[in-house]
Amino acid sequence: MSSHALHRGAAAGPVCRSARRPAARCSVRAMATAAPPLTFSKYQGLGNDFVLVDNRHSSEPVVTPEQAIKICDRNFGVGGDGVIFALPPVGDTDFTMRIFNSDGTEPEMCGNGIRCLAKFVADLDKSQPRKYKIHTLAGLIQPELLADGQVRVDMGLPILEGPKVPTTLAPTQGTTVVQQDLVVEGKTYKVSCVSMGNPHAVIYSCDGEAIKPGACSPQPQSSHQLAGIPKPACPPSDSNGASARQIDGLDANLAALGPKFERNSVFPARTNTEFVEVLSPSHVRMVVWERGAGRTLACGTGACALVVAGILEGRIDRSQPCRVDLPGGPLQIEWRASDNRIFMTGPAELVFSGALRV
Ligand SMILES: N[C@@H](CCC[C@H](N)C(=O)O)C(=O)O
Repeated sequence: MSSHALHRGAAAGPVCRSARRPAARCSVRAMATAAPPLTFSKYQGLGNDFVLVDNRHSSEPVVTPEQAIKICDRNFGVGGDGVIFALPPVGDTDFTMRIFNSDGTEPEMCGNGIRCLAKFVADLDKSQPRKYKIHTLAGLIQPELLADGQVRVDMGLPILEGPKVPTTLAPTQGTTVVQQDLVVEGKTYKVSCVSMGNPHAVIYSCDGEAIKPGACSPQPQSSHQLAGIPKPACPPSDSNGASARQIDGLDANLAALGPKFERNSVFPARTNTEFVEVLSPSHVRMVVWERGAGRTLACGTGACALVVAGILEGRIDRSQPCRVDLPGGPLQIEWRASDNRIFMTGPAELVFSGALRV
């Protein structure tokens, strides 16, 4: 599906920017000198949605962090979890990826985003399924477009040394933080810390109980607590559009709990946080609170991090790929024993294309 529209309103800003003169009364000459509209395409990977910009003509993003915040606004803008740029290559790569979160901050990497970016560039260049070398702030990442439409990504190596994640939590396995206690709101969470270029805090248990969802129910959420996460009313209200695709009750209360982890002082660069339930040694499900984006329907780097953490915690079997069910759908993750590289396979789809004034 593809449409072309000129978006107006707060995200785009009025065509005439004079504060004294409303856009409707701008002169024709003023409108004629306005910057040309920015063309974009919106893609989504399991409901983690991004505004993609072809920025290959310039090494600096054509959109500022402040503009990205407006573009990502779901009411006044295009709507998205971030704005992603395809920039000129660095070294022996095909191109560079940069991304601004919906709060305007710049993360090092985005797993769902890089699948979307590979599809975006392939669509722009009308190229056949192929493998790309993409330079990111997290190093070289290599997505490959598969014949079935899925994208398989060589995500590189996880970073396990606590200070490099970064976290100030004390290591428990060599230099790695695995199942370390962290008290949040009076509950003790067992936290494992993994970086996929960006930081992740992975939680499989709280107060001695495995993270487990209750069935989504129309009851008020106050009477029911499982592993520290209250059961939701059904559907829970949420400002990020995630309510329709929630997994049972795992993501209830996420909007209150997530920021307590994201901005906890033990994570000096803030953190993404994944709450995970083990269904079998090769099948888990999760909900995520993302740094800089809040509750999202999927997090590719998070899915990789939680599989690494699950293996380190002895919960996931490393000898086979693991299915990770995210609120937006499943990803397949493999942490290859032969060379420690992580591979992520999942979808990426065009939603629509458009143009806006920034
Ligand atoms: N949704 C992404 C992660 C995006 C970056 C994250 N919010 C951060 O700040 O680290 C993914 O799919 O990995």
